[in-house]
Amino acid sequence: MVAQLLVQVVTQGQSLDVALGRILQQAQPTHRGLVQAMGYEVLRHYEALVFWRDQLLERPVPAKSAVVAFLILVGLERIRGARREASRSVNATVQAARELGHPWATGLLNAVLRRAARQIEEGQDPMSSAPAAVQARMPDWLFARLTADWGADQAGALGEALASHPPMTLRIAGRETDRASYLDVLAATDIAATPTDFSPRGVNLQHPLDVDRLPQFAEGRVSVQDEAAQWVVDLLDLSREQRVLDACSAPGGKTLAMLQHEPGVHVTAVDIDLTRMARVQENLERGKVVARLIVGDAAQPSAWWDGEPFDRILADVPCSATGVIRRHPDIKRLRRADDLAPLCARQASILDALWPLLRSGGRMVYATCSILNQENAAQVAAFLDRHPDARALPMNVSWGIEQRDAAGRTLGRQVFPQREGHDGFYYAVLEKA
Ligand SMILES: C[S@@+](CC[C@H](N)C(=O)[O-])C[C@H]1O[C@@H](n2cnc3c(N)ncnc32)[C@H](O)[C@@H]1O
Repeated sequence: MVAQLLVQVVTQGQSLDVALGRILQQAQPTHRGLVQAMGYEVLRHYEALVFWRDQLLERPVPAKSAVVAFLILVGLERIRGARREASRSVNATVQAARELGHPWATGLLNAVLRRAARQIEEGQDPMSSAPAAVQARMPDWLFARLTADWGADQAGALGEALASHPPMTLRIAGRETDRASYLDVLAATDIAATPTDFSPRGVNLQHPLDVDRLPQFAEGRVSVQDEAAQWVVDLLDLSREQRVLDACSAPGGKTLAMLQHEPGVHVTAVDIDLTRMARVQENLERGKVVARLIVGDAAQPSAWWDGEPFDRILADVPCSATGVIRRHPDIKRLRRADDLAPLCARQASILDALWPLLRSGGRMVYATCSILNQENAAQVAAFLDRHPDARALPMNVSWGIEQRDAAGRTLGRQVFPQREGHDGFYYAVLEKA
C-alpha cells in the first residue's frame, strides 16, 4: 500500500494528504497507522533511499513496473529504520510484490534487500559516496538555493532537521498558569508532555495522539499548532477594540489564537479558498469565538473591504512551505524551482494590496513558513523600498535570527526548523508611519 501511495505522489503528482486519504480507506484499520507512518518516512528520506536503491540495482526496474521500484524504497526504509528484524522486512516486501501482481520481482527484491541488510550489519554507510544534496535528503534545486542563502553547512543541518519526525505541539488557550495546569491534566491522563522552549502557551507531546483523545480539545481550550506559529499573537501586539485583518486565514489556527489571546479584538478573516474557509468556521466554533469571515482575494481588497482601516493586519501568505517539509514531505516531490518566481510575485502583490488598508501607526505582520530568503528578508527589503512609509521593527525575542541588509536595516527574523522543536518560519513586523 505504501508503494502504491508513492506511485500516486511521486509519479502522478498527487498531494500526500489526498492520496493517503484514499489509500487508508482501503487499509485494514489496524494497518492504517503503519501505512501512514511509512509513507511519511519514505518521503522524508526519499533522496537517500533512491540513491541507495540505485547503487544496489544492476539495472533500473522497467518503467511499467514502477510500483516495484517504490517497493524497494519501502523495504530499504524498513531496514534503515530498523523497525523490524531485517529478514522480516525482506520477507514482507517480497510478499507485497506477489500481492501487487509482480511475482517476477520476488528474486530481485530478495537479492537487493538482503544486500542492503548485510551492508547495515557490517556497519557500512551506503550514503558515504552520495552527493551533498542526497545526504541532506533534498532535491538538487532546493539544496542549491539553501546553500546560496545560508551556506553549505547550514543547508546540510536544515536537511537533517527537515528529515526528522516533527513533534505534535499544542497551544493552550489562556495564560501560562493554564499551561501548567494543563500539563498536570496530561500527566494525570498518562500523556507525556513538556512545555515548549519559547512559547509560553505551547506543549510538546512525547507521542502524537488523535485529537479526540486530547483532554479539553473539543471544548476549544487546546489546539494543535506548531510553536513557531504561536508567536504571531505576541508580534501583533493586540489590544481591546482593535480592528484586525487576518488576510490569508485558513484553516484558522492563527485567527483562533488571536481571538483567544485577546477576546476584545474585532477580526475579519479572509481566504481565497472556500473549502479551506469552512475549516476556519469549524475552528472558531470549537473555540466559541466569532470573526467576520470573507471568501476573497487578499490581493483584490476592493471586492471585499468596507473602507475602514485596520489597526493590525496579519499576512500569513501562501509560500513554498519549505520550513514545514518534515510535516509535508511531498513538498519535495511536488514543488519545482520554477514555482518560486510566481509565488514571490503573489506575495508581493498581497503585501502591496493590503498596505493601504492599514491605519497610520498600525502594524502588519508578514509571515511565511519558508526558509528561502527570496520569500522572506528579500521580499521585505523590496517591500520597504517600494513603501517609504513602512519600516520593519526590531523584535525583542529570543528565537530566530535577525536579518539585516547591507545598510543595517532590520528585515525580520528567520527561524530554522529544529529537531524535536519548532518548524521553519519567517516573521517581519512592518509599521506604518
Ligand atoms: C499559510 S496558509 C495560512 C495559514 C493560516 N493563517 C493559519 O494559521 O491557519 C495560506 C493561506 O492563504 C490562502 N491564500 C492563497 N492565496 C490567497 C489570496 N490571494 N488571498 C487570500 N488568501 C489566499 C490559502 O488558501 C491558504 O489558506
